[in-house]
Amino acid sequence: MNTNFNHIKRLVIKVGSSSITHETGEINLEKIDQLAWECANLRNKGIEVALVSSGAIFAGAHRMLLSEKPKDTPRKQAASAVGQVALMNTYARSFHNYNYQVAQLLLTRMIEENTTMGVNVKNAFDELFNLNVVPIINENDAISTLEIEFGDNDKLSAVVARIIQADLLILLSDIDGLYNSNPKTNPQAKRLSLVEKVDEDLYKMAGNAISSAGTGGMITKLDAAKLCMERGIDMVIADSQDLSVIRKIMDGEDVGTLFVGGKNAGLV
Ligand SMILES: Nc1ncnc2c1ncn2[C@@H]1O[C@H](COP(=O)(O)OP(=O)(O)O)[C@@H](O)[C@H]1O
Ligand SMILES: N[C@@H](CCC(=O)OP(=O)(O)O)C(=O)O
Repeated sequence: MNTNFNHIKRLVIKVGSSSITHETGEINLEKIDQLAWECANLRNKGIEVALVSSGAIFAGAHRMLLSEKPKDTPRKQAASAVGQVALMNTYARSFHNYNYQVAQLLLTRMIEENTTMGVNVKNAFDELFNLNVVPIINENDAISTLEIEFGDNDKLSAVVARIIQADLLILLSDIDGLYNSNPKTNPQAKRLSLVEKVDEDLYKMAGNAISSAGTGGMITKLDAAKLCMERGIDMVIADSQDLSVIRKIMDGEDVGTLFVGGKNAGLV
């Protein structure tokens, strides 16, 4: 793969629930701290980074002493509202260690359908970037129940990337990319390193999530890829296990699956 991300000025990184929480439901402090370090280091290099973080429902369920992730929507909403506070406190502390303030933006996909909302949120992002603040985004689960039913921070992160005109979206998951079938159930599955078109055949390869924390699986990630590619934005799905993967992606290494939408089109 001969990719080049030297042109990147604005980057959105999305991290899934399973990547920042332990199996116990507790927040994984090490992961949050590494993520803060990676984002702060990118920001120090002059790259504007927005972080979309899932995990509120899972973390909240644990804090409310529920034995498993809630299934009904009002309980998911309650868990999200509780967990979001814990998540943001943890992020704020970690980013503070690296001299960055964070901002919380709880959004819905309405920001793309409603022009006024879209302009407002773009202005807010621009100003946060001007002020050197790292925006941290999650779905507003209290009002966007359709999205939590399907678990859709993947698409929300693509919508954010479109609104703020990012150059690249990185989806960090518990798997190192899109495979030709679900590797959690098929050990023979092969990783696709590059995708230039998201079509029906690709959707046939994608399945749902297996972990108790994750929700959207690969289908919502393909939806996100389509939204990005339509606007000339590159997207990468990569494994959050070792967060130095972010630097490897920026260096053009063949890690994860690259969906070519932007300046890399034709280069690969
Ligand atoms: N073709 C596929 N390639 C890779 N992963 C797949 C595929 N089909 C289904 N999956 C599942 O998607 C999961 C990742 O989605 P999800 O758990 O929602 O992640 P996240 O919480 O990071 O958003 C993988 O762990 C895997 O079980
Ligand atoms: N807003 C929800 C995120 C739902 C979601 O998209 O989860 P995931 O599939 O782990 O990215 C939460 O914070 O729990």
